[in-house]
Amino acid sequence: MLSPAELEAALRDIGARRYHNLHPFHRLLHDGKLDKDQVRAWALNRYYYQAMIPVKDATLLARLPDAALRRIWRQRIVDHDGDHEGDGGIERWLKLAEGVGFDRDYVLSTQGILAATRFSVEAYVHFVGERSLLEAIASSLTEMFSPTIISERVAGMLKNYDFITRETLAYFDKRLTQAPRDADFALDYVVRHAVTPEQQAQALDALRFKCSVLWTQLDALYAAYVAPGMIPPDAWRPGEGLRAGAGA
Ligand SMILES: O=C(O)c1cc(C(=O)O)c2c(n1)C(=O)C(=O)c1cc(C(=O)O)[nH]c1-2
Repeated sequence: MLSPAELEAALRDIGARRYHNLHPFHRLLHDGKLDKDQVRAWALNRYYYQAMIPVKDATLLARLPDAALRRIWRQRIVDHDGDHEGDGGIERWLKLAEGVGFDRDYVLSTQGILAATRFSVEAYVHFVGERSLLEAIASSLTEMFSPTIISERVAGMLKNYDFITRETLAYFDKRLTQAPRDADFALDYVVRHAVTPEQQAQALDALRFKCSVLWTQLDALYAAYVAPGMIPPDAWRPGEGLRAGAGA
């Protein structure tokens, strides 16, 4: 049985070893080593993660037994869906995808995403619906580590790519306050509810699982668009789905 401080340290240790900031694809992305089409592939695939996060959170919300918890969790859905058309995180991600040249309807269709992206994201939604509430909430704890990667990503991409503007990356501005707020709540919940060795092991495993959800998406991007460059049949190919005049 771990003390609350030990449990938190064990969770942070998982992030230190398995969070997707360590993935070679992110290293290339942040260091300016990708070409424009490789950045486009990332933006297109990541859209699916963004679009499904509120589905995941609605799945979780439906399982919360009391109003106080639901009131807190529902904010996540509002953050992504917005309060009205043209607002919210999904819309800001669409702006990012448009900023790198995509046609909005092509992105919305998700037809060009990698099957592995779809499988990873769906695995996350299923996990949250099927596992215990503790595991479902613990699986969101990767957000403890996201402010660091976001700061690094925004600085790196602005510095290294002439086709990236601050406006294109506006999605990340709000995440810098939203993610710590969400992660603080989830961490507090997990530490207070993981009160047996089994529950603590489940919480740690849920975070490992979620790190894999993020990692496998980048594995797939790397294999398709970096090396060996095996783009699966019907997945997005450079030149497809772009706005007229978006250019190479
Ligand atoms: O940019 C990133 O690297 C990153 C990572 C994560 C994460 O760690 O799961 C999220 C986000 N961004 C994000 O924007 C976001 O809305 C989000 C929601 C969640 C979640 O599990 O509920 N993770 C993340």
